[in-house]
Amino acid sequence: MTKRFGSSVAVDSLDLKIAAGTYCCLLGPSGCGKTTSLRMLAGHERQSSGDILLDNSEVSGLPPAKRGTAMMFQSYALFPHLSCLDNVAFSLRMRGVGKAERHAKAREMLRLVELEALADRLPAQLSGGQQQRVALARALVTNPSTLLLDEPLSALDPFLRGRVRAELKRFQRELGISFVHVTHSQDEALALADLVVLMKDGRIEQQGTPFEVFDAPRTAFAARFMGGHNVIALPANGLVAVRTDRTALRPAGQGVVRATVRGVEYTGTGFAVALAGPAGEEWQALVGEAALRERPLEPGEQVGLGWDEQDLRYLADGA
Ligand SMILES: Nc1ncnc2c1ncn2[C@@H]1O[C@H](COP(=O)(O)OP(=O)(O)OP(=O)(O)O)[C@@H](O)[C@H]1O
Repeated sequence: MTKRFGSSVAVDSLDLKIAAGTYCCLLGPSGCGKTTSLRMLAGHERQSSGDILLDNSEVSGLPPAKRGTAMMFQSYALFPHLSCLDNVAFSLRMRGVGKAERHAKAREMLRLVELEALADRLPAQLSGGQQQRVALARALVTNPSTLLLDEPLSALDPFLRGRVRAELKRFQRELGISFVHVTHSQDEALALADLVVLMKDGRIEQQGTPFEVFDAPRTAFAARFMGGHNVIALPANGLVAVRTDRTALRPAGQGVVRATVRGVEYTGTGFAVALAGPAGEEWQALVGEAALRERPLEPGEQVGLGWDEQDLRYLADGA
């Protein structure tokens, strides 16, 4: 599908197949077209061209409520004057479902997210994580085959983000439905997704399992965006990527390229050594505690960088 706004192309011939029951993360920098893609799946935005098939039927002509998708909105989109139960039951009420039936279904959803005991509370009487779970229950109450989530964790503090992230994954597994989750956080995508779809300028840059996309970036953009890689121009090979945990520090004059130590940071499990290449490139090497104790490094010191040949990834835009 393609989406144009006037003369600008927000989503450019996106061609993606998501198998049923997949946790898919649309990942990429601000403005790459993630939210627009999600809104087209939901039916909140009409594509300029292309087709959207859900369970093998074309849904482009259908309104959001008839697609079999549901959108999980941020917790701050809960109605403040409605109890949790009525918030969860809301979309059933809009569909004309009777009170007894919609309350029973809403209670079932609240039980799923372990909030049944708080059904009568207002959103303001809940913690941030609990509100997020109500938002999830509200989205799931219509039995969607696909749940669409737009940055669902971004409003949470780091501790809660980790907890709610684990819960999202658990719910997706238990329900067995597809989740399409928009995020700009590579950590989030790596932790959650079965299928990572990395986007750039409205197009898919790379897709695959978290391991495939992280460990074998195809382009310099993918290597830099996923992080944990040094992108290095080698005269004989063009641009290559080497993981920072596979980049070895050797004495000056040895190794494949030379670099200057800019600083050493303790990470808790080891040290991150910041390095500058000959042309000012910013590189990094992760070094274990024992190795650094054996051979301390000082800012300004010259080192060589080396790696195993098998750890080199040749980048498509580096030839
Ligand atoms: N209603 C609109 N009218 C015009 N341009 C739009 C509209 N909505 C989005 N765009 C443009 O389309 C492009 C993609 O936007 P989109 O919101 O999909 O990106 P995103 O990847 O979700 O970014 P972010 O992470 O910042 O939310 C951007 O250049 C944006 O400015």
